[in-house]
Amino acid sequence: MISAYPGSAVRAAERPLLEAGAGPELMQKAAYGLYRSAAALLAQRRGRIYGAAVVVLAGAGNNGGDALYAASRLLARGAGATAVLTSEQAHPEALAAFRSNGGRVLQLRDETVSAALALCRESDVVLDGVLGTGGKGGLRSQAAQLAVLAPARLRRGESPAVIACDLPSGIDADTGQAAGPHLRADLTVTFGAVKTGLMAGPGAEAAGEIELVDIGIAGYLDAPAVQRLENRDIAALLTEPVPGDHKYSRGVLGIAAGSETYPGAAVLATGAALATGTGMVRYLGPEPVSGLIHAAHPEAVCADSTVPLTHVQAWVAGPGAGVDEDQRRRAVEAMASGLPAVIDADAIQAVEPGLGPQVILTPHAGEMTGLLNSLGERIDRPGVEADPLTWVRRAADLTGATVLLKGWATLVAAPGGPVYSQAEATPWLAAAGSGDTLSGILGALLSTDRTGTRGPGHYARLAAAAASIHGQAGRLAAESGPVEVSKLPEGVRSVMADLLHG
Ligand SMILES: NC(=O)C1=CN([C@@H]2O[C@H](COP(=O)(O)OP(=O)(O)OC[C@H]3O[C@@H](n4cnc5c(N)ncnc54)[C@H](OP(=O)(O)O)[C@@H]3O)[C@@H](O)[C@H]2O)[C@@H](O)CC1
Ligand SMILES: Nc1ncnc2c1ncn2[C@@H]1O[C@H](COP(=O)(O)OP(=O)(O)O)[C@@H](O)[C@H]1O
Ligand SMILES: [K+]
Repeated sequence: MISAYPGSAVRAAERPLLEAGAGPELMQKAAYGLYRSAAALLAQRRGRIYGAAVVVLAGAGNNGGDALYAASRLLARGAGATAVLTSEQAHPEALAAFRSNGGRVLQLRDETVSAALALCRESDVVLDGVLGTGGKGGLRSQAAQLAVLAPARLRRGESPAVIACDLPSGIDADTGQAAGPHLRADLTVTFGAVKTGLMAGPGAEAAGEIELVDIGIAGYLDAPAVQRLENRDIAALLTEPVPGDHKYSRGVLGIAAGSETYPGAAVLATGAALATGTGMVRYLGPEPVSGLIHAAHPEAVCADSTVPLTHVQAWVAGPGAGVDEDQRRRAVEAMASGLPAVIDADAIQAVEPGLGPQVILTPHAGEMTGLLNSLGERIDRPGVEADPLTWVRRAADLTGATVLLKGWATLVAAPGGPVYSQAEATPWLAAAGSGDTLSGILGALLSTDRTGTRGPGHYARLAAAAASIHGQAGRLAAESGPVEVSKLPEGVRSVMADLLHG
């Protein structure tokens, strides 16, 4: 499990150590961790550190100090380095160490922006030490210009590699919001604890890979604000069949999805549920859709029945339901059934407050915007996308349901907390029908769930596990070319095999 904390909590945890005079020691630990990651990356990309070209973007504070000290260590191993100072001040001791190891310095001004950009472009690695947890608002003046003008390659790409020191500059360490232009990294080396801002929204996209450097403050931190499940956490949530099982004891998933207009969604959700593993899928919906499901998945049991008359352990309702009135009614009945229920796509429009955490809403940002506005908030889609962490929490609190907000980093909030962030996915999953497969995966996990730990956040953990399985399946599929959503279940089966037996 990866635990993340707001920048403010990390600063509070550092305070007792700073008051005890350990500030320089903490900075050396941070700088050493950054140096090691940069050295490993350079060794991997060009075989050796000697002769590498390093650029440090250094702001006025300790974040710049970390980056300058790390670059000093690279200089000592034979790299060449230039510090681009984005402020009139720089950490004095770190700058002195950098200079004494042979580092060159360029003051960033209007007339040196293009020279700084050229240096970055020609370098092997850029260390972004403009702003860390002390940043307020977005990047200012020429540093902002640098971020805007940076070619796509500098923002993310092969060469140079961009390593963010603690967090990408311009990203809010607490929320992941970007107040304006910000830098993007291939790798973020973060100190003391992962910052919440690396787990959500623009911050999650800008961070790239995340590495944590232990600087000895873990004992001073309280409960995390956001967590990320790793595969061993997910494996512990899965239920494998045991010898005495039969199909009903394993768990039955009811799927009320698809309509004459959108039949494919039901086929995709069913296929994904079967690949995840469930005792049976009972499908409720119109005959033409049942026919397609039978053709693709003969094991599914289909009927045009109602929710109360159908005995299942969990529901999926909504994918491809369109304006089909019967499917809308089934979604409402599934929400009222008291059973775990995934409420997706068009069914989200039927949501009323007063739900329980066993109801899991799975909107994308557009559906989330509609949901929030129906609950009395005034927010547009860009607003949701800019600060998804705030809005996923708000939606969970307003509805009483668990809410899974899809995106590059998928966020899951239980009402009153906790919050999970999963970022295993690939942008190749941004394809029609991909969300339908997620609802099938989650439905299967809910239907077979026998882990018995129904404490706060249990459904959020299962939802986070489903998002991760979906993301990993997408990544696997993308290895051999563009992702064909109807083939995703093959990837799901192989991810499940790894999780269960790996
Ligand atoms: N504390 C510790 O023990 C440890 C901390 N560590 C490291 O320190 C980092 C935090 O360092 P920090 O507190 O010095 O803040 P930092 O992010 O460098 O920026 C502050 C400076 O920037 C300025 N500034 C602010 N906003 C701005 C903007 N929008 N645009 C431009 N300038 C802006 C602000 O000046 P202001 O304008 O507010 O007067 C101030 O001068 C943390 O992320 C980690 O890397 C590690 O070494 C481990 C030990
Ligand atoms: N840029 C992206 N990077 C990674 N995953 C993405 C991206 N965009 C969307 N996804 C994932 O793809 C799925 C899309 O779901 P959704 O929009 O509901 O699709 P549909 O309604 O067509 O089935 C979600 O699981 C989401 O997290
Ligand atoms: K930074």
